[in-house]
Amino acid sequence: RPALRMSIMPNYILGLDMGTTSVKAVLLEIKSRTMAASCALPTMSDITDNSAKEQDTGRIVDTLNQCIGLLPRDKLQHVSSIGLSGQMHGVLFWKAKTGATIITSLHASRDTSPLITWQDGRCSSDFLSSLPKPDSHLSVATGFGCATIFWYMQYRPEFLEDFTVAGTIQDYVVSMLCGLNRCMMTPQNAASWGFFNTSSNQWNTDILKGASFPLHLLPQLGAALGDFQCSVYSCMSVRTDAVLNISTSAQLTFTMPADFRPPDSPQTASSISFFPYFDSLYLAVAASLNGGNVLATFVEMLTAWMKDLGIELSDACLYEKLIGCALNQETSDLRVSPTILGERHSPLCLGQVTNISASNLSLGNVTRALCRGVLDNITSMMSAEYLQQAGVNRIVGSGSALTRNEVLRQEVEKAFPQPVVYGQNADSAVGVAMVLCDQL
Ligand SMILES: Nc1ncnc2c1ncn2[C@@H]1O[C@H](COP(=O)(O)OP(=O)(O)O)[C@@H](O)[C@H]1O
Ligand SMILES: O=C(CO)[C@@H](O)[C@H](O)[C@H](O)[C@H](O)COP(=O)(O)O
Repeated sequence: RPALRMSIMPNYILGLDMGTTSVKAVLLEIKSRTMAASCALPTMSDITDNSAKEQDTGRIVDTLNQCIGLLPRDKLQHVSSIGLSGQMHGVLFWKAKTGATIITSLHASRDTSPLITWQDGRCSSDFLSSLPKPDSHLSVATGFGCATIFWYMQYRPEFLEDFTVAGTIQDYVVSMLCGLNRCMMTPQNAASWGFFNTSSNQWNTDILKGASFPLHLLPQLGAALGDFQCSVYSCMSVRTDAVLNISTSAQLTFTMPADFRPPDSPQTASSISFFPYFDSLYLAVAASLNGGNVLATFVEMLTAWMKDLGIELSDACLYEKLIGCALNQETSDLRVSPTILGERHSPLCLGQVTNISASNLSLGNVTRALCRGVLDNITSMMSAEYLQQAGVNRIVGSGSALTRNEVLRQEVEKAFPQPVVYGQNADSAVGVAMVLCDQL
């Protein structure tokens, strides 16, 4: 009775999220819309740690393979669709294959560039202001795909000659899975590259052509979603919720009313931007470049100092100790402004530590002040009063930097007068699977 067996077999959606620090894979059971299995693995793919932020594409893809391989095989055999989301803004390049040589397995080919991530800091303010003005409400910042392509055109044109296709890392995975010889991209990711108009859903081809931009590298519109929109989808249940997601980066966001349309031109100095969501809705977002990565940098710094001192401790152990020390230090008068990557609206305003005294230098003090600094920074970009005026009456916390760090959660609860709840299993991999599930 194979047919009957098939009909009572539960079907799953495989949700995949290509994050900046880790790759996540979840199996969502369609009928109950609940998570049946999940796996997250760090990609450990960072190649450079200067202003060029690049990641090894092969390592990312290998980690994705491992992650899927750790999900239960019997359930994987009953996957009916796959949803993809991932880190936005970034870009990688590859050579299109044709006919029988199309790559259909999950292995990055040698004709693929590293991923240049959203953390890339090579486009200076002077360089960005030399670019044509986009026909979009979103301004172009360093780390945005089109800005990166312009940078290569100017400083390393020979690099681009090797490639015929470009996309985000999640678009690359879609191309591999579907054996495409072009790149398909959704408006969510296209908006994050710059030079894309979200009202007409079209690239600014005339403007880009006028600046001799390699138009053949612009993806067609289609497939993978943004991790930001998907993480919101996984945990925003009512329109009066705001979502605070802290993973490598951090975003504080809420849904704009249905009739909201973004302004015609970019508001470069504003810390709030409007990103396309679903069903023609927009999300107002304070997208901070300084989230969990600030803590990760602190851990890296301590590891390097300890190595110089002849001591070794694993990252996991360091996080545990730092969080433990800061839990015993409820407040600190040390002030840390943690904007080590600057912010898009204020790229030159880097981090600062102030009010240092002889009595506030313990690890507990510094970690507490760092966590508070992350919250102070994001609420300086979108304040609790602003949220209140927009009708927000609850904050939903998501993202693994928050889930794994009680000190950060305590600081979230202090930063907002609104009640804070935490999304269960809330992340982009779950969100993208839910988006597909709700379309069935
Ligand atoms: N052992 C740990 N304990 C607490 N927090 C951690 C630990 N390891 C990593 N983190 C935090 O999680 C962040 C990465 O979260 P993750 O969800 O993997 O990012 P992404 O979705 O961007 O790939 C790091 O920047 C760091 O702040
Ligand atoms: O910058 C924005 C939106 O402008 C971010 O919200 C967006 O999620 C980007 O993809 C991230 O910066 C990368 O996400 P993550 O890896 O930190 O989860």
